Amino acid sequence: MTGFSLDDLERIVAERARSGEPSSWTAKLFTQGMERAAKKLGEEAVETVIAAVKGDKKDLVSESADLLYHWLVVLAVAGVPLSDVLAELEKRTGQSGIAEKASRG
Ligand SMILES: N=c1c2ncn([C@@H]3O[C@H](COP(=O)(O)OP(=O)(O)OP(=O)(O)O)[C@@H](O)[C@H]3O)c2ncn1[C@@H]1O[C@H](COP(=O)(O)O)[C@@H](O)[C@H]1O
Repeated sequence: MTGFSLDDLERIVAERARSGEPSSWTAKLFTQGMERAAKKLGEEAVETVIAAVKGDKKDLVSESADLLYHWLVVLAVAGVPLSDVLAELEKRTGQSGIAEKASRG
């Protein structure tokens, strides 16, 4: 188990985007805009699918990390906070009754 969370990565992405440092991949993606950031997200999604279908767990972990990072970059470029997505997911657990079932044990 790790204490690192998507909230932490969201914060790092925002800081690096603001830095504008030439060495920062995040800052570079922000400069290039949504089309480029979304294209990278699509590429990482495909690479994740390939790793899953191959049954390669090591690649699946690595590609999933790339995917989540680029997904957070796309959210940040769009100005959508991670908390909005989590709130939507939480709402759905309520809708399907999963949250209630879980609380009943
Ligand atoms: N998690 C990541 C992360 N995952 C992947 N990548 C970068 O995503 C890039 C694209 O991966 P590819 O394999 O497609 O690389 P590529 O073939 O060079 O890319 P292109 O040819 O498509 O341009 C690589 O340069 C990776 O380093 C990431 N870059 C940054 N982070 C996080 O963001 C933080 C800040 O990074 P910088 O913005 O670079 O300082 C880091 O400390 C990490 O926590």
